[in-house]
Amino acid sequence: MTLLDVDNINGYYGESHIIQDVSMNVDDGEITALLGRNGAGKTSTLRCISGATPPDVRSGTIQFDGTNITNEPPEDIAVRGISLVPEERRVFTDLTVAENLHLADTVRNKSNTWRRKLDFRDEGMSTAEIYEYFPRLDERRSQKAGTLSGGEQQMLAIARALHQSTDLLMLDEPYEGLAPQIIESVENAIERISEDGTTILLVEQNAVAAMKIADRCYVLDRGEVVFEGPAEELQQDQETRDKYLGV
Ligand SMILES: Nc1ncnc2c1ncn2[C@@H]1O[C@H](COP(=O)(O)OP(=O)(O)OP(=O)(O)O)[C@@H](O)[C@H]1O
Repeated sequence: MTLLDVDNINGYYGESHIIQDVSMNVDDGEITALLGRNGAGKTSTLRCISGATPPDVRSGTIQFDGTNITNEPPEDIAVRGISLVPEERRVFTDLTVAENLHLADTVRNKSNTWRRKLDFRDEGMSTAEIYEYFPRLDERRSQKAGTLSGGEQQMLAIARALHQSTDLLMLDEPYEGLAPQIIESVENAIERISEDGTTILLVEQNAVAAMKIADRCYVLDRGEVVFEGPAEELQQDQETRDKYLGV
């Protein structure tokens, strides 16, 4: 079943037409990867979905769980169960792991009040569940986030997103700047989250790593979709990989 249906959207930064007729389906329970070189429009596509402006979606529609969410305010989209972990991770480096999660509590409570009113399911993981899920964060509860490794900071950013009601987790370049063995631990966490039922939209420049765990892939080039298909198909399509991904 399609959870997120992006249909022919056109997104603009002022007069710059950055996202051009992009269509994309994210199926319930799957890991969908959105790939492409630097500047291809991956982050802008995520911003169109999360409602962050700019870019401004001037035509096309974005439906989530059957509801049209195109150009809804970002806080409403978050309440519906779409969480975005941005590229820069945005953990509070001077606060401890526990304090970072505690800050997310306020957003969680607010979001859940709204969700109850709207009769939505899934209220996000409790702090106890998060520590059970990420034992590494449990061990480092009282450590300042700024002293965590890159991989641990990424886990904390993901944990904060899962603390809120999340049916669709969008991850923007979660492997960026991480050493290969750390990428593997983040990869394992993403796979586990997926197996436990959260749908994932993974944006990566590291196409090789992303294809390993993705079910379906989309490749963007200059704001347009140039490939769409199962991850195995992209793995074998050397021409597309050379031309648009450089791998
Ligand atoms: N706020 C903005 N205003 C104007 N143009 C922008 C803005 N943000 C991004 N762009 C432009 O939009 C295009 C797509 O950028 P985007 O960040 O979406 O690409 P990306 O595929 O995510 O690349 P990266 O891996 O560098 O994040 C680029 O040409 C970029 O310069």
